Amino acid sequence: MPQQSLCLSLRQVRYAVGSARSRAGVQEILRGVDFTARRGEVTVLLGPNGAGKTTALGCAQGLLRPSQGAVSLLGEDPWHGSAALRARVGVMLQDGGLPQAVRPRILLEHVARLHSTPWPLDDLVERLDMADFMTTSIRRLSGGQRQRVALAASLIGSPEAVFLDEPSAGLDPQSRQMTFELITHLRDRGLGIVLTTHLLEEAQRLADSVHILKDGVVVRHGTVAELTEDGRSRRLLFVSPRTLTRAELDAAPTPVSLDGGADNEPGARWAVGAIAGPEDLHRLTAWWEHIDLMPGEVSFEARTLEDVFWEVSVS
Ligand SMILES: Nc1ncnc2c1ncn2[C@@H]1O[C@H](COP(=O)(O)OP(=O)(O)OP(=O)(O)O)[C@@H](O)[C@H]1O
Repeated sequence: MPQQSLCLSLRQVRYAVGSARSRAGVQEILRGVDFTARRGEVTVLLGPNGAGKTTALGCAQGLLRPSQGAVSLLGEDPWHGSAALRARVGVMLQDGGLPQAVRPRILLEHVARLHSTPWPLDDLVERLDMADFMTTSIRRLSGGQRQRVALAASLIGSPEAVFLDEPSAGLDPQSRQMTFELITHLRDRGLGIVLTTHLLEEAQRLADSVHILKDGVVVRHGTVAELTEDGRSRRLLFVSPRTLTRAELDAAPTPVSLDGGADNEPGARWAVGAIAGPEDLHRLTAWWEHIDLMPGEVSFEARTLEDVFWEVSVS
């Protein structure tokens, strides 16, 4: 991938708080984070609570100064970022960052005037279905409506890169779908989108690239396909046309159990714990031959990003 398509890179970024003289000492929150995001892609940052996501994004946006390492946002060091850089970057503030007494139309028109080529407000209002509450003060809006105002405010300046923190948190399914469509549209327009979410299904659906942060370091990264099909062992499911005896099950090369609480009866679905490679498959088919069983359906259980996330979280 050519270097110019990168819109953000963090190289071995460390961030520490506290001091050696204090009782708590120095606490390293980021311990050498490597992270990249590209234009025209959605890059998702995942991690359990306290992993360091907000801190990493603070360094990426130039709000926090790393104690070590290098950050480049649209080709500049954001800590020393120029006003021109700030105009090219959109940041979605959480609810608390919005002025409560102002009406969305006034706020968005004001922010639009600060930019040379703002996104046409009417288009944004339509895409986010905001027409009904543009003249209601922000304090009176529902959580989901405020969320959409925050998203619109991050985009009204037509940024080249945008940071979206939990963009669909608290949205109903219809508004969430609208947000998905808008993010897809932003990607098609060539924006670099960095998104944090706790909704793994959302991450799986939107992400071109995923970074999983844990204890201040990126422990996994790649596309969803790379992360979910990384050659690790997978569960295999098969349907047995007859009941299986205890002796047959004991002869299995690897533990076999009924899937999802089914009963041991003809047509039941069985799960085989871990198939790591062709040798395991070979042993399984040899067992089927040995007990004279021709299974019905045979399938691998698709691994999801959620499976990967849990593996990382408990490891
Ligand atoms: N200024 C600070 N002083 C002391 N500890 C801090 C400071 N900033 C962050 N931390 C700690 O660093 C860790 C990482 O915090 P951070 O907010 O970056 O995590 P996060 O991944 O965004 O978590 P969450 O998903 O809960 O929002 C947490 O344990 C937090 O308490």
